[in-house]
Formats: sequence, C-alpha cells, structure tokens
Amino acid sequence: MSRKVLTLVLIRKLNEVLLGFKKRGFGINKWNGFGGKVEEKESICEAAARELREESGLVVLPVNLEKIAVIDFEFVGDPVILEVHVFTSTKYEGHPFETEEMLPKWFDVQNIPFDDMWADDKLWFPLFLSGKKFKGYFLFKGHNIILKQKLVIVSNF
Ligand SMILES: Nc1[nH]c(=O)nc2c1ncn2[C@H]1C[C@H](O)[C@@H](COP(=O)(O)OP(=O)(O)OP(=O)(O)O)O1
Repeated sequence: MSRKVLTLVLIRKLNEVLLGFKKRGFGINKWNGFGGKVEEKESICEAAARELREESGLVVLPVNLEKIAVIDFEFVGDPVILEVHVFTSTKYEGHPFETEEMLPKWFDVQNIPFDDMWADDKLWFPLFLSGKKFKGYFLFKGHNIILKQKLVIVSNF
C-alpha cells in the first residue's frame, strides 16, 4: 500500500459552510470542500491554502487554517490510500468565484447537500460542525458504497 497526501478545506461562517461543486476530476458532480495534492517543497498547510485559492479564489493564511481531521480513504482493488488532511477557517479574504474546477456556494449548516456529496461526509460533518477533531478511516467499494468505517475523536494530531 502506498499513500497519497491530499488536503480538504471547509471555510465557515457562523451558520454557513462554503462548498464547491466539482466540475471535473476526482469527485466530479459532487459538492465538496476545496483541496488537492500536496506538491514537493510545500507543507500540507501551504498546499491547503494554495488549493483553496486556486479553486475558490479565497485567500487564507496557512497559520489561520485549523486542522480538524485526518481521514484515510481506501478503495477496494486500489493499492493507494488517500490520506486527506481536513482544515477549517473563519478567517479568509476575498469573495468566492467560479473556477474551471469548482462552482462555490454557501450552504446553511442545517441544509448541507449530503445526497450530492461523498457518502462519508454525512457521517463526519456533525463532528466538524460541533467543533470536534477526529481521525477517520473509510473503505469504499466504487465511489458510493462504504464497506468499513472508523471515526475516533482526538484532542490533537
Ligand atoms: N471520500 C471523500 N470525501 C470527501 O469529503 N472528500 C474527498 C474524498 N475523497 C477525496 N476527497 C477530496 C480530497 C481532495 O480535496 C479532493 C481530490 O483532489 P484532487 O486534486 O486529487 O482531485 P483531482 O482529480 O481534481 O486532481 P487534479 O486533476 O490534480 O486537480 O477530493
């Protein structure tokens, strides 16, 4: 098994979360946070801030990103585990705009579009929205069926 390190950023206002509708690539046609692969010579936090800027137009200083989760995703038949580092922030600059990859939209926390998101999101968003930190593991069959799952609350990483 090898690992690929990815980032995922969920920007929050008091009662809203910014999601992006993915127009291409992995997770196409799903609402998701903003993120992608960590490049050589950048920290995971720097990658998270860069991907957020590239995909939504919002600028966040890496120091203002709070890590809330590390989630491992395994897909049956695929030897690569996706290690997704999840961050949140309320301190951002700019206004979200549509990019080639994502269409951003604010959602009320009571009205998150779980039916059009990755199947794991509805299982861990309640932890995120209530301010918990956690580690997770999900085994997927295809892109829709979860065969195994684990969520453990942690005090830090
Ligand atoms: N099960 C899952 N639940 C979730 O909420 N986010 C997931 C997820 N599996 C992957 N992600 C996120 C992590 C990352 O932010 C994004 C995948 O980013 P990538 O940049 O690798 O995708 P792309 O295929 O767009 O790559 P590029 O073509 O290189 O931009 O999806």
